[in-house]
Amino acid sequence: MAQIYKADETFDRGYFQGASCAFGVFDGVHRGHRFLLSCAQDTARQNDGKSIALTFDIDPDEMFHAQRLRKLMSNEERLEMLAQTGVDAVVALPFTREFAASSPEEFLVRTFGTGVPAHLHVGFDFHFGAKAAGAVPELRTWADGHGMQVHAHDLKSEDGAPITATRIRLLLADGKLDEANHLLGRPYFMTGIVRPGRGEGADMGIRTANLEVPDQMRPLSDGVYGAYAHVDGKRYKAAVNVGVAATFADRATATCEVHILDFDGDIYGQYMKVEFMKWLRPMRAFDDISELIAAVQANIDWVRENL
Ligand SMILES: Cc1cc2nc3c(=O)[nH]c(=O)nc-3n(C[C@H](O)[C@H](O)[C@H](O)COP(=O)(O)O)c2cc1C
Ligand SMILES: Nc1ncnc2c1ncn2[C@@H]1O[C@H](COP(=O)(O)OP(=O)(O)OP(=O)(O)O)[C@@H](O)[C@H]1O
Repeated sequence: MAQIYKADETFDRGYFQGASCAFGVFDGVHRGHRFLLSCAQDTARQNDGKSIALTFDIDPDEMFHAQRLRKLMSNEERLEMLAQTGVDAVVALPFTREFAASSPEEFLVRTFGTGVPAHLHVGFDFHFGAKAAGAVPELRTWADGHGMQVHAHDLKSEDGAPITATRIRLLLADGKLDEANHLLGRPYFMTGIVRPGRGEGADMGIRTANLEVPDQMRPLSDGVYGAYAHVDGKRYKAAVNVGVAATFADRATATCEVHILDFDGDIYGQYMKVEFMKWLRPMRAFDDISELIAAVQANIDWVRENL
């Protein structure tokens, strides 16, 4: 795995000198992002230089659009996944209000300091600096004066439209998991620490490992899904309810309830990763608990036979 650097005041910006950088937020590290990162690797190879994923420590939308933001992954997960794409390093710029308020030129000076990359790869729609006033023309003007080559790429597309984090979030919100996974190039996942539930699952004969995933980390629509749960280094089939269980809305708090097939260990307090493979049905309120049990059992049977 590549080294991850936080570009605070102690970071030696000479590290950028002669490197090939791909610049962006990269939420989801989707196929479009991977394409851009592979372009940076290509010019790095030709140049005998380093390839760098250049990003921010947080998603800027956390600062400016926190209410409506639905992230595809946490910042730590994003940096770690970037580090596994094959680049030589990940450099995370601390994103502060003050930094965000920089003019486009100041933004570039503060980003690179004295270490100017040989190649900078961005999508053609890339914007930076205060009020997103900097775009590819401003980038080129600055680059020309500093000996940096800007590569503004057409966005990698699928079915006639660019692959973007926004598009993937909308697909997930619409329950279109297959399409979202296809654009991500991997299964969409949620992670968290397993919390005790209300115990009603055990009473019903269906135990669940519960995660309380905050709204901001839950772009996936409420519903029932076939999934894989990763616990303690092992992968298990799982039937998952996403969203607060409608039948118990007055007292439930879990937002991701995971029935792990053929498993009865105690995993409270443990880290769990849930990879979503198939949308099965909408979640709904049941008047009769035996109907709820039958519906959940049918979902479990489907997972057992089809995943
Ligand atoms: C595969 C699966 C599907 C579920 N579907 C629904 C549903 O449609 N409506 C609902 O209210 N709860 C649904 N649940 C949630 C259960 O009602 C919940 O797991 C149960 O209340 C146990 O909660 P506890 O773990 O907090 O005790 C589902 C759970 C699973 C595992
Ligand atoms: N499909 C794509 N193909 C190539 N480059 C892309 C693609 N999508 C984004 N990029 C570029 O990757 C970098 C990271 O982009 P960014 O994090 O804004 O991704 P995004 O998927 O477009 O997100 P959002 O939908 O939230 O705007 C930027 O330089 C951006 O222009």
